Amino acid sequence: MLRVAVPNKGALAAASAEMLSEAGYRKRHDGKDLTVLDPVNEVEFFFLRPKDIAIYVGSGELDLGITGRDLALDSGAPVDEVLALGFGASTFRYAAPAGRDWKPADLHGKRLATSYPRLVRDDLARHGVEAEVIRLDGAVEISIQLGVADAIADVVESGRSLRQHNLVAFGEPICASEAVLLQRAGSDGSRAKSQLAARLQGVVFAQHYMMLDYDCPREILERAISITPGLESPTVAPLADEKWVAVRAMVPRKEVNRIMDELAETGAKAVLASDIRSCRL
Ligand SMILES: Nc1ncnc2c1ncn2[C@@H]1O[C@H](COP(=O)(O)OP(=O)(O)OP(=O)(O)O)[C@@H](O)[C@H]1O
Ligand SMILES: O=P(O)(O)OC[C@H]1O[C@H](OP(=O)(O)OP(=O)(O)O)[C@H](O)[C@@H]1O
Ligand SMILES: [Mg+2]
Repeated sequence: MLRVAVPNKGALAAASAEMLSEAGYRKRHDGKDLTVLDPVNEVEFFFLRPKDIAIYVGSGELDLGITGRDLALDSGAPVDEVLALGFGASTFRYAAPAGRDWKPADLHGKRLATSYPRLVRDDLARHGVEAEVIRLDGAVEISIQLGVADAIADVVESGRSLRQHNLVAFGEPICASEAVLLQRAGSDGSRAKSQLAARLQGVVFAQHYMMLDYDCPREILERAISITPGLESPTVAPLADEKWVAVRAMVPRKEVNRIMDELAETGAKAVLASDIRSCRL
């Protein structure tokens, strides 16, 4: 039985559950359940705090886990990324009161509040900066105002929390994070692990692509194929009217409207875009 850790709450929990469900795994019925057995797929899911997940996976107690890259790095646990999952994106950054042009070197001798002390200590060491790291559990942005810190290092998504507290981010991002699937460092890929990874990869991939179907006069087929080359090559099927064919191809989701405009201008008709739920490449 494969043993897999999933965030039980917080910023990554809902999207992780949604992705696993989309990949055909059993959902938990109650938000308080800590385990779910999925006998059909031979997987047992453990719903854990995202901060702890890399520790369980790194110790070898659990085979795979979903958590944030920044949390995994901060844990110091020996884990490898199997797959980036394309949600929960954020950057992890230094920030300090606005009105001054801060640089990482300015942190020397300062008090720096964060919920990610290892990530911050490692980065400070890389910059050769000695600062006092103060570990807080959350609401880090307010720590400067409350007098316990001079600067912070925290997760930035939209930047709203920093703006609200009149803080500015500075320096290169310490980490560009997103949700990742982890395994123990150096562990080999069993068939069961590869299968779960392939299913999640299928969902990630499907989220980045759409399926386009359209009717196309034969004389413009070559041009249409150059607009929608598909992955290998598009499917071209005859229509009852010999002058026309039906074309089906996957296209990048971000470009779908531009591609539909181009096809319509070229002479394609009945251009339909539909979602792909999952796929195997
Ligand atoms: N807006 C966001 N706020 C917090 N974390 C985010 C955000 N966007 C993405 N993340 C990612 O989610 C993970 C943090 O999740 P976690 O559940 O620990 O935080 P949280 O939602 O703030 O929960 P908690 O209230 O327990 O601190 C990190 O990997 C972080 O990069
Ligand atoms: O850039 P933004 O879009 O504002 O998002 C980032 C903020 O959101 C998170 O806080 P959360 O609300 O989870 O509270 P916490 O600090 O108590 O964890 C994170 O710790 C930042 O404070
Ligand atoms: Mg938080």
